[in-house]
Order: sequence, then structure tokens, then C-alpha cells
Amino acid sequence: MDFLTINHVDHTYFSKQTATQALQNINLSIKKGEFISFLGPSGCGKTTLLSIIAGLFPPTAGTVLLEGLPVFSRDELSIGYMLQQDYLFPWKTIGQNITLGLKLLKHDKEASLSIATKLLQDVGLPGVEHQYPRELSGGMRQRAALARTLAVDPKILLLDEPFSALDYQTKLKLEDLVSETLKAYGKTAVLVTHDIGESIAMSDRIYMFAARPGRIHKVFEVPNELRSLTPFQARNHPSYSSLFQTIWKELESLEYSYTA
Ligand SMILES: Nc1ncnc2c1ncn2[C@@H]1O[C@H](COP(=O)(O)OP(=O)(O)OP(=O)(O)O)[C@@H](O)[C@H]1O
Repeated sequence: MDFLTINHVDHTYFSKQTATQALQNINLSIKKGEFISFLGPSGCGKTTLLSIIAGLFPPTAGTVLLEGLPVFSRDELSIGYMLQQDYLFPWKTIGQNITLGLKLLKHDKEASLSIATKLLQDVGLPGVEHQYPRELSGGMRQRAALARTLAVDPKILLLDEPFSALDYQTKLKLEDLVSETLKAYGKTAVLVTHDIGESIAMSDRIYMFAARPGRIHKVFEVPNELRSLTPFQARNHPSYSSLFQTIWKELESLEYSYTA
């Protein structure tokens, strides 16, 4: 059974003067445990679709079902978000940041702390429970943000350019960490990115969007030989370069069609 199903989704933003059609007839489905990416030029509706999947607002038409139920009616903790900024609360320790969601779920303090300790170990940050976000580097804060997102055991993770504010080396390390951690926890994920390499290295499938209005232009299956590797290993595999070239050409033709 499909885990997430998007059926005939349209979305238009209305203001006093204008109506902007951000999404047109989006259809896709994801199986449990899959990792997919949305790739495409600026303004093609990637963030709009991610927000609709998150249940932040309903689409103007169509449905988004998570395990057969509309996402808009679900409780918000069933969907985890990881963004470009970590949004850790600066006045709370890393441990308190991670256990915040568990508090809302009424977990007792001791069980919450042991979940936080385990997650911090899994993301390579053992022993930082009592430190504050300002005492950690950007990469460490994103690791802590991943731990916080996983703490409430969300059904699906939505990753909106989570590595784009990091230096290149840290980004590569975090791609591996996020990919391995999500596999270990059996999580389903949707990544929004502008980075072709990141989408190939991390995903099972890539949805390329076109703009005006935002729509799915093409779908690329990432070959099995890449999916069985870590993102860093995948970036060094010959199949990576050929898929990169194909996607690059396709994106270029899209960009030209806008400026022609
Ligand atoms: N709140 C809003 N009100 C009106 N129009 C909006 C709003 N948010 C987005 N749009 C418009 O909807 C379209 C899709 O925007 P969206 O942010 O979803 O694209 P995107 O692919 O995520 O872009 P980027 O890659 O630059 O983040 C754009 O034309 C944008 O101007």
C-alpha cells in the first residue's frame, strides 16, 4: 500500500489583486521507507507542496493522504520538519530541545531523557545534553535538529534544504548521517533541494518540477547500484555522473524555455 498519496493537487495563492497558480495537477505516491526529492528551478512550487504535505494549509484542489487519511486532519507531530535553519530554542539546552515534543506527548521525564541520549549518540553528538545551541557548530546544531525531529517518532520527515546553509564538507558529512539515520529508523522522507548531486546521492526517486505553474516535469529513478551506497560513496560512482548529466541537461532546457 502507498504510504503517502498525492492526488490531483492544485494550489493557487489569492491576494487582493492577483491569483498565482503555484501547483497544477500534482500526482505522486511514496511507499513506506522511501526517500524522494523535489528538484527544480526557483518558484516551481516545491515549498508549497511540502507545506501542503505538512498539513500547514489545504490545497485548493485535490487530496494528500498519509496512510489513507488526509494530512490536514492529522496531529502535527506525525510529520517531522527539518529546515535550512535549525530553529533550536537558544534558551533551552540541547537535551531540553530534544525532549520538548516528548513532553507534549506526555512521556515521563526519565523515558524522554533516555530517548534523547540514544538519539544524540545516533547522530554523533554523545554527551551534549547540557550544552546550549550557541555552544555547538552549525553542523552540530543540524545534527541536534535531526535528533529533535526523530524524537517524536514522526511518520514522515520533510527536509526543506536542510544542508544549504552549511559548508561543503559539513554538508557531505550530514548527507551521510541523515541518510544512514533515516534508514536505520525506517523513516520515509521528502527532500526539497536545488542541488542535483544531493538529490541523486540521497534519493530513491527524483521529481523534477517545472514552473509557471508548478508541475511535475519528469521523474528520475535512481539506479539500484547508487541506492545501496552511502551518499558520499554514490557521488563517486560512475552511474552518478551519467544521471547528473541527464538531469543537468533537462534542467538547462527548462531554464532556457523560461528565458526564451
Ligand atoms: N504566500 C504566498 N503568497 C503568494 N504567492 C506565493 C506564496 N508563496 C509562494 N508563492 C508563489 O508560488 C509560486 C511557488 O512558490 P514556492 O515557494 O512554492 O516555490 P519553490 O519551488 O519552493 O521556490 P524556491 O526554490 O525559490 O524556494 C511562486 O510563484 C511564488 O511566488
